[in-house]
Amino acid sequence: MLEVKSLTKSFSSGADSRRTILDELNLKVEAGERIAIVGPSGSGKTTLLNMLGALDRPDHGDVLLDGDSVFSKDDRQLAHFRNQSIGFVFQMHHLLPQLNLFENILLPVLAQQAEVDSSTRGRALELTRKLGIDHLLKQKPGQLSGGECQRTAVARALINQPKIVLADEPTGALDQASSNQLADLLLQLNQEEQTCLIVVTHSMELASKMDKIYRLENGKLKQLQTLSNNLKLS
Ligand SMILES: Nc1ncnc2c1ncn2[C@@H]1O[C@H](COP(=O)(O)OP(=O)(O)OP(=O)(O)O)[C@@H](O)[C@H]1O
Repeated sequence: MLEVKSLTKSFSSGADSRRTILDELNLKVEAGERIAIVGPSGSGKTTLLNMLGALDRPDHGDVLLDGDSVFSKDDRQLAHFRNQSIGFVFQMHHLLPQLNLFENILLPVLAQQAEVDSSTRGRALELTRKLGIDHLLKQKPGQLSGGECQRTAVARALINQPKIVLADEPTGALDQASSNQLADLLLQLNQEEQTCLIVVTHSMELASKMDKIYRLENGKLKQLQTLSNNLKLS
């Protein structure tokens, strides 16, 4: 389980003033649970995702993963934790153009070890089958569609069997059909792998596919209730 406790982050906003973006924010996400975070532009969604992904440290507060404190780790331990426990899917896939699809998927493994063992190769292949990209293994990103690149990015995010998958506008650059397909695949794999799936999005259509929707405003999260597709503040 992921637990966020009193997470606070501020940024400098002038000579001696600071703006608090996340203000004593709390959140719990169970294994296998899917949540969406929505909110106005500039409300701090990316800032929050950066903390959850251990890409940045808070002013105070902590994130616990299965009871283990993330921010008491030093920078080297944090980098290892990020590689092993977190999968990232961004709006733009950030695949390396000189590597083929299969090599891109294996990159997080190669960041930790020189060789890829056969069981990891097998897992990579299985992920490509589930994502419907197993016929494209030798293609480079420039030869793939936007949807195929995003599905490759999902496989790369999952290769190390992370406990948390963080997706920042994962369907933002896709057309409606590819968006729906990617959202369904993310949800299906989240159930199979029992990850905590956290999706930041402006799309209420994508958000409403998740178990819970939170709105980030004034530094805190408020859960929205879904009532047969009508949303109201709880
Ligand atoms: N490194 C930084 N230094 C100073 N201010 C920052 C920094 N990073 C973010 N901010 C500010 O924090 C606020 C929240 O930014 P953030 O990118 O988290 O918002 P967001 O909700 O993700 O926005 P959007 O929906 O437009 O992507 C913004 O006002 C932004 O300018």
